[in-house]
Amino acid sequence: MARSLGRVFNGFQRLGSLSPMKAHLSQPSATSVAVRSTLVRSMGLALPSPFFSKPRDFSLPNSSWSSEMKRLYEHYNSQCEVETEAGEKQEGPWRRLPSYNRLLKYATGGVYLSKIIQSQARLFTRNIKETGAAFEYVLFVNSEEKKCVCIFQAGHLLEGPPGHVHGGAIATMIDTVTGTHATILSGPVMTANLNISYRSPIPLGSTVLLESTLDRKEGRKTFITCKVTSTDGSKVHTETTALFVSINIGHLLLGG
Ligand SMILES: CCCCCCCCCC(=O)SCCNC(=O)CCNC(=O)[C@H](O)C(C)(C)COP(=O)(O)OP(=O)(O)OC[C@H]1O[C@@H](n2cnc3c(N)ncnc32)[C@H](O)[C@@H]1OP(=O)(O)O
Repeated sequence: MARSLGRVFNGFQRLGSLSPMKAHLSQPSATSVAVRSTLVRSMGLALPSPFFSKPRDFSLPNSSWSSEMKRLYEHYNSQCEVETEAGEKQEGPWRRLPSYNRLLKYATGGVYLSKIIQSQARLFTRNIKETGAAFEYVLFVNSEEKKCVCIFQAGHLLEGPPGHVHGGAIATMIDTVTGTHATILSGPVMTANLNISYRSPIPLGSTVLLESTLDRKEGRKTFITCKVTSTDGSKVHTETTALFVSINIGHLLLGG
């Protein structure tokens, strides 16, 4: 078991030059900042080498995207890089998060998993090959405002009530967006609580916006709110409060 653990730790070390044994993230420290930025990178900002040679970035536009999805993508993407008065390009307020269907060569989730399961593990929201069939989404983060926005187009495989999106699929997207946001803000976390009020159904095939906002941080706890609305903001689909608890990386690796 020690050898397996070592292999997984090595995987983490290959993600960046951090010492995993120091990776307890309850207290902010230089190491926690290093781990956080490594996680943020591994969540998509720059997927490092132990992965595929050319991993697909699922957050880029594809032919299944509606005109509304593309319009909103352009709206936020155009604010990722702005031009100064002198005509120079510089980082804008928003940053697009690339998105891949796996994080690590050896997926975490416990050294007890078989190698086959580890190698075949895929991110829940990115495991359907047919574009447009399920979760089409892209996330943008605004570090200054501590906000995340997700443009989400719900495909036909996500049906719950006839013609509308399944509540579990909506919860999945909320968990994904707030979980990604909490990780960016606080490093490795687990969802401890999601409290979702479903206000109005989401038509299948429609594009909606998820807006995730930091409420507050208290010790190991990161509280986030998230609203799902129509793209013009006129209709509220869900309102959520979420609690994420910072964890020791060993908690995930050992399945504890
Ligand atoms: C690139 C792709 C990115 C995709 C992002 C996807 C994100 C998806 C995220 C997930 O879905 S994670 C999977 C679902 N979540 C879980 O499986 C978590 C299962 N639960 C646990 O592992 C533990 O219960 C947990 C880590 C959440 C907390 O256990 P700990 O032993 O580390 O903490 P502890 O129980 O000591 O609680 C710490 C604090 O949090 C509070 N707390 C814990 N759980 C709570 C809860 N459920 N509700 C309210 N408060 C809670 C607790 O009261 C305490 O508050 P105080 O410090 O003020 O005393």
